[in-house]
Amino acid sequence: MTAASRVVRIGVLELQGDFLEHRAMLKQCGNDIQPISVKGKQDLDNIDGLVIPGGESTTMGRLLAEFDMLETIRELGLQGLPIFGTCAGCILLAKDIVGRPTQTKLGLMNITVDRNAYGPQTESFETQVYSPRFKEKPLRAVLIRAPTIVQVGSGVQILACKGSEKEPILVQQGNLLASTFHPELTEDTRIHLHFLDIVKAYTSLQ
Ligand SMILES: NC(=O)CC[C@H](N)C(=O)O
Repeated sequence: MTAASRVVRIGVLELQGDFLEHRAMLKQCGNDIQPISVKGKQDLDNIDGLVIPGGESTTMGRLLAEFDMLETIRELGLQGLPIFGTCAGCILLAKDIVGRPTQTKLGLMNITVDRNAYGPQTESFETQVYSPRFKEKPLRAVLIRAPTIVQVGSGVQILACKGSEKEPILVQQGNLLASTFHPELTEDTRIHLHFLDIVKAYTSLQ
């Protein structure tokens, strides 16, 4: 089989959170994209990338540890598996969480996040984001009890910032991508397509 005809298997972590929306978004990204339901360690075999959805990072972290998946995902991430975390997924990817040094996490990305930084669920909002990386039109950022990224370390590239505050809301560190917002809740496939470009760059699919 040639690389071009090969199906791209993107795992979607389905322990908790808005994984269905990610599946739908991935399907929109191309007929060659196959979302794979990741519910246990065995589902992590033979995937080309992994999406960690939004939801509740403490619950997801606890379940990942309980199902013995935390170390495996961490290892895969360190070995170069492309991983995309949205909101709670971004929190799980972060090295540090403000005020919660013991929260269970993957800790793969050189960023510090502040959970629920905009306030409770009722303070959730949408905003337009202008990014030089996605310049054809603004991104519609949906922020639901979102974290902020308060510190960005070496090797991390800021792809989009919110408003005049210049808060990073989309960051990449090599094979790892994290957004504090939910592109899967919009019609805009550009962020997922960017992740799929990372998948192509980091796997044998190119
Ligand atoms: N929309 C979300 O994923 C919210 C994340 C949630 N506030 C958490 O801490 O895990």
